[in-house]
Amino acid sequence: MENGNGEASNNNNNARLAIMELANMISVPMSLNAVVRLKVADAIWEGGSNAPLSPTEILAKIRPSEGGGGGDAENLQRVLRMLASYGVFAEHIVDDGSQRRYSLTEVGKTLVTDENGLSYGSYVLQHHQDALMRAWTMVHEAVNDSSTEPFAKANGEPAYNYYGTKPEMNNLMLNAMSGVSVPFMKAILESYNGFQGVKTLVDIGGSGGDCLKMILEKHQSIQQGINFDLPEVVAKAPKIPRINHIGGDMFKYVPKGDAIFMKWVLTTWTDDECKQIMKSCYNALPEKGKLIACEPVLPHYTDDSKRTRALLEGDIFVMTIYRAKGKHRTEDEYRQLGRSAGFADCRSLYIDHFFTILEFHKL
Ligand SMILES: C[S@@+](CC[C@H](N)C(=O)[O-])C[C@H]1O[C@@H](n2cnc3c(N)ncnc32)[C@H](O)[C@@H]1O
Repeated sequence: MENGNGEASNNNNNARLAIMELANMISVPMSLNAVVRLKVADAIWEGGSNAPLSPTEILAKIRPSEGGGGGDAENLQRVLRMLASYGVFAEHIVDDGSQRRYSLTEVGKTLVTDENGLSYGSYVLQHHQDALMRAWTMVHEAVNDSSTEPFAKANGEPAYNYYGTKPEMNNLMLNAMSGVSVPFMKAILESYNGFQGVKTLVDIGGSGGDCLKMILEKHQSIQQGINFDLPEVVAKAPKIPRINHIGGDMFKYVPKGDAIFMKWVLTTWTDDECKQIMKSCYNALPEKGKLIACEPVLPHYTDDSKRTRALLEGDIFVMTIYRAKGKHRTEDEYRQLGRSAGFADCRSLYIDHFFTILEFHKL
């Protein structure tokens, strides 16, 4: 009996601890946002040295105009220490335990700005802008009334319209997409052979054209790339050899090509909107043409793995920001959408842990 009571009390203790962790979880993304704003990862990385630094040394690098001082080192340490427990920084306790120093883990290195000015930092910043934060207090509204997403309820219009009228948000969105998509494309282009034989490739919702540029660099046989996105987005896209940027609305028109690429687009939209987009793609493709979609695909079973959590958390982001009925879908749900748009079959490739490649074939 004593043993039984002890176990029950331990379970209860763990449950109270777990709910405290969950209730305070907002500290994690907001601290991540803080270290990106403060450019801590670049300061530690410093051209690849990644030498463990004390919070005071980090402050001296990120606030040089203060003469190597200024800022609160203790508070920076509190932020770094908490993020070290989430694997963003490695903590080194030195000088007989009296000093803490921090270097970057593999996760932390994703925040380092590369030679093209890209990192995952822009994605972190993009997600925590004021307009998005206003929507996060209204997640329950997506349950009460799913006809309008929390973002539109909080800000008066849908997210893409809102970004379109605010150049800073539009630019940050472009950078955020590049920062996430370039490393993904590098990884998949090493092994994915689905672009072979394609002459004209269209990228729907292609943002600044980074994905298409990388595909065309790898596959010189592709004669022409068409980067299709909203007019205000392609207006900011750089000139890229063999690529035409076309501004438009995919709900009204989709350019023709012998293959269509579409990454991280369907997820944002409702089932009916996805059917409409996929049907337009089907009509824009020739016989034997294919739609190559890269989307986060949910596993059937729920578990506490990093992959499942990243996908389920992204699902709530879509529900809150883009469409209350936009969603991360299972492979089966994508197959059904493809069938309803006329595609004969769907091949799935799990090369990346976050994005799955879904090839929809036209007979
Ligand atoms: C999540 S982003 C993905 C960008 C890019 N494919 C990538 O993976 O890096 C979705 C893209 O869809 C574009 N988009 C949204 N609504 C659109 C529309 N009605 N017509 C064309 N593009 C649209 C956005 O501007 C944005 O670039």
